[in-house]
Amino acid sequence: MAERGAQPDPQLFATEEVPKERVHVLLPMPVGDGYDYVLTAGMTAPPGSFVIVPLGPREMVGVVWPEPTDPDLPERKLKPVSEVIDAPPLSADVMAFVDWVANYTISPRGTVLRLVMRSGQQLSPPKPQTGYIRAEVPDSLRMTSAREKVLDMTSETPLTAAELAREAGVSDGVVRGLAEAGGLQAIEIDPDPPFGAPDPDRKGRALSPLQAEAAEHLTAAVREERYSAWVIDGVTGSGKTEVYLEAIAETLRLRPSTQICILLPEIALTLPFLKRIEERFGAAAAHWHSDVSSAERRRVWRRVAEGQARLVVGARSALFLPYTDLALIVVDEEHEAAYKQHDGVLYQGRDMAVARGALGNFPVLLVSATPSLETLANVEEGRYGLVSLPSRFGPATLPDTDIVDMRAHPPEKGRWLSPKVIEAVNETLGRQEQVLLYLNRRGYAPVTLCRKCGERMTAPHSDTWLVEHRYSNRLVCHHTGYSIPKPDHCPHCGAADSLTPCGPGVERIAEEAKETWPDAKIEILSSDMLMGPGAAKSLLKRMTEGEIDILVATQAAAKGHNFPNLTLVAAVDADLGLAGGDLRAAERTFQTLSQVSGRAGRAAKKGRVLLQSYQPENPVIAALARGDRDGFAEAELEGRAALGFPPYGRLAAVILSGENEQKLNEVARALAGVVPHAEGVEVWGPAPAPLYRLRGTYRLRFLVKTTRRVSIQSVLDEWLSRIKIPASIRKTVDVDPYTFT
Ligand SMILES: Nc1ncnc2c1ncn2[C@@H]1O[C@H](COP(=O)(O)OP(=O)(O)OP(=O)(O)O)[C@@H](O)[C@H]1O
Ligand SMILES: [Zn+2]
Repeated sequence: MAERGAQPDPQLFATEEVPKERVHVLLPMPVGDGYDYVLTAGMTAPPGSFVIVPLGPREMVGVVWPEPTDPDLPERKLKPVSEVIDAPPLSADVMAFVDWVANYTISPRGTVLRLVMRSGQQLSPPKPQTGYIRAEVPDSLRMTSAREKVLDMTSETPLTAAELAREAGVSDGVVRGLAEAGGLQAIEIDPDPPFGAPDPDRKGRALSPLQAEAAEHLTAAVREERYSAWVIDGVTGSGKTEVYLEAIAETLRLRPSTQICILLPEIALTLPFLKRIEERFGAAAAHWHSDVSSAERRRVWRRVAEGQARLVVGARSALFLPYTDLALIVVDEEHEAAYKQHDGVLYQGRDMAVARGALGNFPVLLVSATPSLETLANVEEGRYGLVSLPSRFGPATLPDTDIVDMRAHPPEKGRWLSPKVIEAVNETLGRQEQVLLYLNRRGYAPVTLCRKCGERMTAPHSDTWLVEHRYSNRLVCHHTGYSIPKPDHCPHCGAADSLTPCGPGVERIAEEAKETWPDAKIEILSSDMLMGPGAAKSLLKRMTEGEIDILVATQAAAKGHNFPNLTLVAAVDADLGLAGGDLRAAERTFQTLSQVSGRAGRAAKKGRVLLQSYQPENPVIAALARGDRDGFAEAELEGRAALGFPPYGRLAAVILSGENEQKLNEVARALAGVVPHAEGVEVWGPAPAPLYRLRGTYRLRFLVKTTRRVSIQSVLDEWLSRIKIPASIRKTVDVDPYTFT
């Protein structure tokens, strides 16, 4: 410090002696854990600010993270922040969430931050656009037929030159020329128009007493303004959605700044849901998932970051939007495996939603007719509250379910529908009602064999089967996406016309149905039949309006749809999901078949469900026939508890993969040599993953199981750090795995 009497120049004093403010900046990349930088004079960058910083030869956008900088680093070693971006900073909640997810999933924080930041392009200010409306046309204006066409297309909503030109079928030049001549008035268009303000006090539907009671529990939870988790457990068609719309309304009433995130497991469900939101609140919700255009995603991101968009409907990735005042999350169809992310950061959206609520201190609602066993266990242990809707709304009742014992009533040779089902379909069609034939298998046949040499068709360098699709006349691999036109000679032995489809897919069932009911209108609904959301929408509309007699469908039809005239659902192969060593096989089969069954008889007419099964005594099939969900769940939970499986234990998978099989085996053996031996920890493997060979890569798997008292993350961290894994071997850690392929 300078001595007093010397009267130093205060300016000099300030710049020379006061150390520059340091910030820790997290970067959206998988390596490193962020770096310290200094702010230059005049810069302010509170935690959460987006900044541009130098990184080696490049510049990168990162976020000022709320954590201490390293005091031992000398200032001269620190690079200055290049720029503070003019965008709202991330909230403390969002940053805490990034840290939490990274920790839980054992992912680098930078990779999780990337889920929040996306490409970062949305951070630069939008390019203003010019739109045109019709002007007071001056007398001097020279009219041409092209100009006239443009004027015909104008309205009160400004359109860009390109849009006007397209609509009028003329060149952009005509539009510009007309504008210059004074025939059009230019207006600046907001490229990211704000979302309408939702009105919670618009009248919703009148709730039944049961629904009103359920809604009251939830609105009370919302008014507490603190974390709680609730399960809305209601049979299909009970009005769970109506009930949670009330909780959303109450959240909107809390403050003008509150935001609500509603997660749906499937893109196909979002469109009808958006319509329902708009009807209820008089404003469209922001819509977020991978199929939304990049311009729209940019708009949603920015409007959410400003706190302007209050209602967001989307896929699991909507959890990572930069909310400013998130106050409620709804996870609809919470039991859906689709909430699990399968690449990059391997997170379970439902579980992360609950964590987000706890970090942000607001309620989370989990909604399902068949809650996951994890969720049921959480209710039983008092961590989640429960709201039940045990009966359907209005006159509708739950359908009767019967098993068709395929051993007693087999189909004709080369066919798949039992005479029992054919009879029921005849009756239903006779009453002018609709039928759903459910089979969760896309394509024509799941396996294609050569009759001559017995060769099973697989994708190249993979253990995956090729599935015949007649609709496109191709053989397709559903795992790798590989596809070829169906060959007319066996690629293995060269025999002509020897390739034979084995087993049924929806296309084959539709073929059988067309032969059996030649006069019926029959269509297929399966994710690969739909050319896009438009085609899906039109098919669902035709089904809703009763224009289709028999819908042959995969899981795509199982969820959320209301087909009022559908009274018969027949599962072609109810046993399908039961085989295989998957932990959740029974649970998932029960859930999907309940969901599909739930499509029958949703309006005034009584529904009926038939389950074709070769193992009617199987507990899953038997429980479905009894309509005994709770009995099933109890038995299944007991089984899981006895084995220490989730939800009563923790599970993680470690998958090693590489092209060099020998090297892979060496690494796996080395890891196996240092497995942790601690109480409450078990490690199985290495074992070949069920799909051992995929696209020329070999895959070995370890499974780690711990008790709930053990932090599985610490166990994995410690174990995996004991061996240096060479770059040629890829290591994937999946905490709470859902697929065991
Ligand atoms: N209070 C109500 N007034 C009028 N219609 C209602 C009411 N409650 C539910 N419905 C109607 O009943 C049907 C089922 O309701 P909703 O979709 O909310 O049920 P859900 O429990 O979410 O169904 P699912 O789980 O099968 O998708 C819908 O068509 C809905 O409009
Ligand atoms: Zn052959």
